[in-house]
Amino acid sequence: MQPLDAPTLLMVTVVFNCFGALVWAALALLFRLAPRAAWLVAGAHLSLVPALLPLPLTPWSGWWADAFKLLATALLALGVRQLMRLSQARWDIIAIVGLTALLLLWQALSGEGGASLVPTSVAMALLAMIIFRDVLIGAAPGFSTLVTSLMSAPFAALAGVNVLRVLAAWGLLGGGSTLLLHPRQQSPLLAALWLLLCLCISMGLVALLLHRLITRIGQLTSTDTLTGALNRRALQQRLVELQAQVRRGRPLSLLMVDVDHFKRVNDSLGHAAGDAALVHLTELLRQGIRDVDVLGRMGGEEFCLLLPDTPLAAAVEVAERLRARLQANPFVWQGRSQTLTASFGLAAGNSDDASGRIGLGLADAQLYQAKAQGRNRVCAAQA
Ligand SMILES: Nc1nc2c(ncn2[C@@H]2O[C@H](COP(=O)(O)OP(=O)(O)OP(=O)(O)O)[C@@H](O)[C@H]2O)c(=O)[nH]1
Repeated sequence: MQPLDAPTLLMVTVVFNCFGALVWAALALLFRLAPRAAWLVAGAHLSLVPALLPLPLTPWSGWWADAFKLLATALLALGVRQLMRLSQARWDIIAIVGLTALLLLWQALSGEGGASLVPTSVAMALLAMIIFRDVLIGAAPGFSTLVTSLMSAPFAALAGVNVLRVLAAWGLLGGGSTLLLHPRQQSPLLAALWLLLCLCISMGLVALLLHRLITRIGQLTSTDTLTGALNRRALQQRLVELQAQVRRGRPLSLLMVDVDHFKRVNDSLGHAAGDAALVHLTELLRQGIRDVDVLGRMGGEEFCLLLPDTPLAAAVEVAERLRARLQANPFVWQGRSQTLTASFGLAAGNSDDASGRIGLGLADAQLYQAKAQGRNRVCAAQA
């Protein structure tokens, strides 16, 4: 069988990248799926096309190819960061591309078009390492170590190849350097490696997109849209997990919170004001608890807090603090301030409760008592 030659393999890679660009553009345009990230990735696919086209080999063809490869890697780096919703700024990527572009421009103007290999390879190695790190950080919470490693490996390979190309250009690799410095159009092995790298990177990007979708769906199904707190179902799930800790001897407190006379807020100020009051309450509760505590909205104006590793006495202090905080921070609506108060029902379970059966029913009963005793107070019981 005739082995595939380099130009054929490069054309396959070109077609693959055109297809990739179309698919990501369709995701952005038609399905509005991560549109900003999708446009950047589509741009990366498209920028690679001129870099791979079998241009006639002149001293300038390498310069053009290097410039387009650099652009493609930069767009990919920006796209991955956007896809993973990493909060870092983009100055590192922009600085690398900006400095290298200036250097390439200076080379072009001074007639050294053939000497672009070292600066672009250094820049691409740096960008590939940045993407490698971003994928590791962004994918680690959602994927197993194996999948995260598989997704980030192509970027490590891209960084490695570019480092080797720099070493080869400096003559530090001896005989092995010919393959790395060979024009792609003449080396089937290099062309095949390019195709493989493009395939692996594309599969990794699809996995990242799926990860983002799954995370988003998880968020939508577990949070309350008005306040951003967990919804009832998600809170009950967390409670089941924490109850397992109680059985292992760790204390847990449940705190039910219900706004007093909330109907009056709606009736006097309107439903929109009622909604804003619930957001105000959520913010105050959130600011008054630890990161490990869990806040959920049970429905209407009723909220629940799960306080892990918190015995009864400490939980009473937390509840009293939250109650006083709500009373001291009136809710402001259209220039009018309105004091909100709430009743708190607390149930605590600890290491003595071998059954670990601390549930919402007991906290609810305490909340009922707090309402019955005149509201704006904390009632507590040990499970
Ligand atoms: N604005 C707004 N109101 C809501 C929402 N969910 C429930 N409500 C209203 O909350 C009010 C709850 O009223 P009640 O159950 O009588 O309780 P309350 O007025 O707070 O009285 P107590 O709990 O006995 O102190 C009802 O008027 C509901 O319509 C919401 O998401 N937004």
